[in-house]
Amino acid sequence: MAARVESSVSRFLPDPKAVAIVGCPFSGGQPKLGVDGGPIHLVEAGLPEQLAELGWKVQFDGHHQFEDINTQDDPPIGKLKNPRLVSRVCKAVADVVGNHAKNGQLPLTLGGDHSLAMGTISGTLQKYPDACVIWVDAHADLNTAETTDSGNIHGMPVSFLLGLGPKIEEFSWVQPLLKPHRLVYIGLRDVDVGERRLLRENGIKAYSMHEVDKYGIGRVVEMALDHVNPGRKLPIHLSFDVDALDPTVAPSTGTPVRGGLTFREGHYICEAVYETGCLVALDIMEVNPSLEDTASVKQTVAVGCSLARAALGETLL
Ligand SMILES: NC(=[NH2+])NCCC[C@H](N)C(=O)O
Ligand SMILES: [Mn+2]
Ligand SMILES: [Mn+2]
Repeated sequence: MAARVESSVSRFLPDPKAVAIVGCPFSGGQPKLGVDGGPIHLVEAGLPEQLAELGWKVQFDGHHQFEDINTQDDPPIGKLKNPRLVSRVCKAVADVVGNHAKNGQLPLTLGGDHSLAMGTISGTLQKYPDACVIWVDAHADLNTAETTDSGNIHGMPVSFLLGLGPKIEEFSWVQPLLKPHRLVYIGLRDVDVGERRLLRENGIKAYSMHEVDKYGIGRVVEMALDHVNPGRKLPIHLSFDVDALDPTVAPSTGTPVRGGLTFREGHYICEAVYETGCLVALDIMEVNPSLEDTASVKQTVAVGCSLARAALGETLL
């Protein structure tokens, strides 16, 4: 049985609980324009105020512009597209997230494409080397420089964090501190052949939509937590790609895949992670307000905000 913790108490964050919103208007890890508008929309929809309403002390100092990162000339390295830009932006994000974590704040990173998680998780591991990662996504984002078909780095951040695949000098700052048994996936349904092999070879636990159907989301989350965080003693980094949700729930995203999580299943994951008292960092990624019609954008942005609220303690009663 899982250890029960008083729900409003965090095992790792000082009281009063503080969240630092890290807005990352960045799209260089994939080809579609507009995903850089995600954080701006989430903030304009009132996310900072909503979190304050939940009792968090909220710091938001404006979106990161990555001004000093200037990569005029950024030809592919092997298949990897925009490698210098992605690497330098993620390095900057790692330092910002790491500093907030060291300050005792919970960094909430708003993407932006999911390559950013190479930075956010590196930042979390600076402060909490034994943190575990719950990666909620339709995709495994586990490709290496060898296995990637698209060359889009948003399909690769996890391999860098685990230290899989060939070493690339430009990314040498990423320390492969994540251990395969500290990572678990929920929601997978579009996994490339090379990624399937990497999952198997490295013994990485993954709950696809098949397992969500078979066991129900309640059991899946419990099994996922038991795997990465037995006894609920370790810090948790939750990285949530909104394309984990069904496209009817979150339509405005760059790589939608049918057959995804329902609204409630997605929120349940966030609520259950919050209840452990172990959450130390959260990513809400891949909201793209340039895709689909106005109503879809509004819906996707609203869902992004409500996932963040659920992970930070909003309850139904
Ligand atoms: N973060 C995402 N939405 N990733 C989609 C990745 C799709 C595909 N597996 C690729 O490597 O290109
Ligand atoms: Mn995805
Ligand atoms: Mn992703």
